[in-house]
Amino acid sequence: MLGLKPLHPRYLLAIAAGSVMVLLSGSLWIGPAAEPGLATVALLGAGTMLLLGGLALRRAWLETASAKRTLEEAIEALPASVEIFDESDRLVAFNRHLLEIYPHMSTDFKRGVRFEELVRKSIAQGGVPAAKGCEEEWLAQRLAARAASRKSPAEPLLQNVHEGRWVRIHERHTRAGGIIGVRMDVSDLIHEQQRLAASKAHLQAFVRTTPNGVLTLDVDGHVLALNPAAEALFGFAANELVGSHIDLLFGIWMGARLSPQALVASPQEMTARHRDGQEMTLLLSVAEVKTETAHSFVCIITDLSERKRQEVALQEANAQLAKQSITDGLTGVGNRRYFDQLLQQEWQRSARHGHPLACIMVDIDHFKLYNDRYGHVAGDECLIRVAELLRACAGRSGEAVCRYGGEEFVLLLADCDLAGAQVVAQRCLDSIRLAAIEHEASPLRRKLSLSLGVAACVASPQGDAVSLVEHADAALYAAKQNGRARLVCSEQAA
Ligand SMILES: Nc1nc2c(ncn2[C@@H]2O[C@H](COP(=O)(O)OP(=O)(O)OP(=O)(O)O)[C@@H](O)[C@H]2O)c(=O)[nH]1
Repeated sequence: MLGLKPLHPRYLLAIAAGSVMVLLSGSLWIGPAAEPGLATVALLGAGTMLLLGGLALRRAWLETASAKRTLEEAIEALPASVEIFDESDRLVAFNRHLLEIYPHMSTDFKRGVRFEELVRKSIAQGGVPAAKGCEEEWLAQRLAARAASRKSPAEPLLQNVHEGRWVRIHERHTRAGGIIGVRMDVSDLIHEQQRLAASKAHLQAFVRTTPNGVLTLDVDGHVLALNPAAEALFGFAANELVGSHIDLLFGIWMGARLSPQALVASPQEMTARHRDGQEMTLLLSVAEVKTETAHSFVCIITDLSERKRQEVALQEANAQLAKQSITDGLTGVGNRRYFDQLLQQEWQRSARHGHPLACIMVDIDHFKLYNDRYGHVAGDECLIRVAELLRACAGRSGEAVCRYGGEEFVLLLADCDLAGAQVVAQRCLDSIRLAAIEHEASPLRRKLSLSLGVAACVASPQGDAVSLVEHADAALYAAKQNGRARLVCSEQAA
């Protein structure tokens, strides 16, 4: 596509014919005036010179043509689009890649056409999306930049052409004043950059808005960057933490200097401290990022402090609930459900170890009269008082006081035989007597008194725990029958 052609052989023939003509006419003209031999030699010499000159000219043209062909092939073989403009900015040569980049201009690339004209046509056919709506202004800037580049080499231009293709244009001025332009199709590169920019923007949006703290660390554990959630979590501004070692946040609690490599494992719960000194429980997940050019660690931090607080509160609530479910609401001692569970439990234990188990049934004497005399609320207070006294009498480990129902209580004494239970029962009687609670309606010295039935046994695996209670209850009945304010020990082993 270069614009020069070799000299055609017919021109050389014309030169030769002209030489012969000159030779003949010269000999005719000189003939009469000069010595014929000398004139003929002179003319023959001149003709020969002309002929030789023509042959040399032909060889030069042939060499030029060959050089141009080589150049043409070289330009064509280049992987980029190449165009050459002369000093008047007219197209002199170009290769087929130019047509591939601008297929809509395939008929416009002709030798001799001016650069400005080509750009105008390309703009008109939508080949320069950036120029849309400001065609003249864009063209003027492009031409000005091209002219300015004559003085100093310009930076490569990145231009979006049709169908989302991108070309990088390098233009260099030749010494003769022309311009050589090289256009490289960098669409793949630009599209990759665009994809990367999009995913980077997504990632940044996520990191900015996630409620999780995100820290990046270098291989030695120094903070490279952190997100707003991490700033809020630790109470430090990003510029205060960047460059610091993560020991500042975690290490003080670990005892040893932390290494990010050691943290790359399954998420682990760690204790850290907020700037204000408050301790936090955090879940830390660390991932290693290793590429050809980068090596760092990304830490995702979840604040578990609130969840921990809620867990503790829930545990406490559950424990409270569990306690309430086995506690008598009025007196605070164990309720009937608790007693039934405990009885089974202790019965099994007694059966296993062969240790005795004792039960004391306690009933307030003439409590109906107490209620009648002092009212139900006072009756409640009286029940609370009696429960306190009983608890004080049977408060060691293995001893339990429960409300059996109404004004009746029951004491279960693990590892305690009848004699031991009798001692406890007597302590209860004494305690109530010493408390001297007014009971004006009671025929028994006008003081509150208790009746107690005591039973004990070594449980047998086949036996029924309830039999122990029944014996204690029978003993209580006997105490009531025998005048109240006393204890009776069951004579029967359960
Ligand atoms: N204030 C109050 N009274 C209760 C409660 N539970 C049961 N009582 C009362 O306790 C009394 C029990 O009466 P009784 O079973 O006749 O027995 P008692 O009057 O103590 O006579 P003895 O047991 O034979 O000495 C009833 O009046 C019930 O109303 C309670 O939670 N609070």
